[in-house]
Amino acid sequence: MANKEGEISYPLFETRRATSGWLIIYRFFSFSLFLGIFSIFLYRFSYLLNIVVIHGGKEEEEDNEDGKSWVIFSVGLLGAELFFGLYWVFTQALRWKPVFRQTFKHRLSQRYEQSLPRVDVFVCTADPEKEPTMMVMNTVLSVMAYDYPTEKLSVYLSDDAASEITFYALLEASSFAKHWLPFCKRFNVEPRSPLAYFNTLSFPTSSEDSVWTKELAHIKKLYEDMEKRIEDAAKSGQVPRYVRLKHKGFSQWDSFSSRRDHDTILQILLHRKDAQNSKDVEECVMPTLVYLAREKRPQYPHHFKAGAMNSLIRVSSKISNGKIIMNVDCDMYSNNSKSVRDALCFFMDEEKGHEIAFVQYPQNFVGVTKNDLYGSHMEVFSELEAHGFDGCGGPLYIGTGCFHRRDVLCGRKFSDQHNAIINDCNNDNDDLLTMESLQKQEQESKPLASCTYEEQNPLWGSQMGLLYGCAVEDVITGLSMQCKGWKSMYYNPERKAFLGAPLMTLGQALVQQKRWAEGEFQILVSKYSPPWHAYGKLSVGLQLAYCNYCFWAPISLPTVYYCIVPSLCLLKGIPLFPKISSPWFIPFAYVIVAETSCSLLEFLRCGSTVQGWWNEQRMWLYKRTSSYFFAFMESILKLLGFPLASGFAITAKVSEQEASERYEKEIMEFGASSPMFTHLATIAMLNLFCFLGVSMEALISEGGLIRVLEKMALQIILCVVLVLINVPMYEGLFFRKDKGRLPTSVAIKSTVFALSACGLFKALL
Ligand SMILES: O=c1ccn([C@@H]2O[C@H](COP(=O)(O)OP(=O)(O)O[C@H]3O[C@H](CO)[C@@H](O)[C@H](O)[C@H]3O)[C@@H](O)[C@H]2O)c(=O)[nH]1
Ligand SMILES: [Mn+2]
Repeated sequence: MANKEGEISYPLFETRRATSGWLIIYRFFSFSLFLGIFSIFLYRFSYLLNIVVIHGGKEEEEDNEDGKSWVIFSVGLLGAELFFGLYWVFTQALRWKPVFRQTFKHRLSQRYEQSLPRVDVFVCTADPEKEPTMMVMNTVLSVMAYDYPTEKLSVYLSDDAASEITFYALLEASSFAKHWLPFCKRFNVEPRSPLAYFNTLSFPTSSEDSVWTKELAHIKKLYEDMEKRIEDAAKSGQVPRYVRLKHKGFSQWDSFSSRRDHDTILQILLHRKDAQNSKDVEECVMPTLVYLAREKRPQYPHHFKAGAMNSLIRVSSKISNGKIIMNVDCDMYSNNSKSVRDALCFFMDEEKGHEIAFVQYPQNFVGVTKNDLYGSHMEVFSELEAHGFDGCGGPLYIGTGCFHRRDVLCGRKFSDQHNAIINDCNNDNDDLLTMESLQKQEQESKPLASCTYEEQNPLWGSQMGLLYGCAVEDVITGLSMQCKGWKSMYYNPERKAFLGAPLMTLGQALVQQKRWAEGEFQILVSKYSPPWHAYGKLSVGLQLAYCNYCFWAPISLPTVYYCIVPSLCLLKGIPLFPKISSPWFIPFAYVIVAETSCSLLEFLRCGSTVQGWWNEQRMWLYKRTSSYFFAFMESILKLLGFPLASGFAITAKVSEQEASERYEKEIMEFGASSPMFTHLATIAMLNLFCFLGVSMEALISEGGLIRVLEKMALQIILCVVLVLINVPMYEGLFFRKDKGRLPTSVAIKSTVFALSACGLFKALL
């Protein structure tokens, strides 16, 4: 081509499909699995038909030890298997045609460096106990230090706890940033979260780069001093008096009564129009930095994170009005200073940019132990499924590490006109701003974050901004955009864009998953329901892809059934699967072996270990039998009109010393008793009892072992796997002495429940 790189005809990003050879092999495999699953259905149907029609409800003599009552169990299994089969189809949508994106940042610079759009970054925090202030500050500093023209970058911290300490910390961070930003630029630092950066260094003894060594020592000292001041303030619970007097911002806490009852607190901490306080130590302009604690009143719902985001969208529209909005959770620092530019390559692409509403980066984590006890890495999602989602028409919005077009967030519908060009036209009256007008602007923006604002503008939360009333506000918001015709992009660069803190206890992981499952179920029954209402608005692939998540809560039912009924039936010698000698055994064996190896391979390919895979299987089971199950039950009760509170249980990002040590050793952390633990423990105990029961039976009866195995091999394998996977549970119930064990009350309850279930089953049938 005669064109030069800088010219328009070269795209700013490209899309690669998975290599076709692999894809063809996978599709063959997938088809064979489909046949296997289909044969299982055939088996169940023919089997039931046999009993109902031909034998008039009577089972053949040889198996008919316990009468016909167990036909009902087979019907249940058929139901469960049909559901699993359907769900398997959903999972195939995510594997059918994965795509991979690549950006060309140098072309972006060549074409648009002078006219890059303004970008507003939102960081949300909500609870200084669960989200340590220093962690939040590191996130803020990492995004302030993006490799992007600072006069076009604005960072907003939304503090739903309205904590004076957080405000003080931000003030401290804004001063530190004046040293940190030039340091990052000069030495091309990566990552730009100070703490994460210091942690990457193996300590400088060499004198290779003495300037760097000196500067580093200096910046480290500044950081540590800042940290000490912030932590002292946090410990004592108050800001030093002399600091309070120095900055007018603190006066806004005079009328503060509690974190659920206070005025809007808004402070522009850094702004290029502030003559005395806008430059770093090298006289370069700093990014805009704003603190916002929206108004809260007990009588007004605040809509959790969605409410915080919507206030930010409105307030920022007055202050910087960036055309692109990025949002990130306070525990996810930027690990790649180029992410803004990467995202813009999508939005500003001349051909396709105008269709794109948001660019989603994966959620990656740092500090996860080798075998990832709680499955927090979610590698298979980030490395595989999200690419498949993208191939179906665009990934879902997952709430953090996402860039949006402001106007789409504000409800603009898609139209096919070319309006990709979002570069800054500099035609607003920004340059006329003075110090006084800055203060005026602060005052004028405050009402936008008030409780009453949305009363007068009720479109917020339904047609504008993030949607309200759903526990996964992010997913439903992204879905609503896609239903309006917008596309989204998934970008997973080599150098991870964001790194977050993993959850460190089983309890936290289950609570988070329960919130997600509840939210996904709300989507399933909402007006955006992917299987029903999205028909015709989304591609079929995308509908199926969303179903992977929407059906989390309902899929718990067949899973719980599968974990309980076959094992109980062992006690009575009721076979529910074909014998080893039967030809029907083959499809069962094939599906089990093929699915297991496929999932193991996927896992290993995404860089995990075999032990990590095994842990993931445990989490898979625990999530489904507790989080999703409870989410389902509660959602149904709510649908039936029972007044259950719904909320946003914020996950803790810290844990105490001993617990962290156990985390490092990969010992499962249970802790305080909860109904979800009791449920899990009961299922674990029940399987243990059933296994012991059937083993005894096999050992005492004559020729028992062979007979039992021949008749119920698959059922026994299922039970044994359930027992093996629950080993950490038994340890937590009976063998551990540390604080992370399960409480005795859970041990007693689960034993009693499991024993009674086994006893009743044996006695009644
Ligand atoms: O009333 C609230 C509650 C939460 N948050 C913030 O929301 C973020 C996510 O909360 P977290 O407790 O960490 O929940 P996660 O389950 O880890 O969050 C995931 O799932 C949420 C939806 O359930 C999304 O909003 C998040 O972006 C996504 O990372 C954090 O920065 C919080 O500070 C608020 O600002 N206000
Ligand atoms: Mn989180």
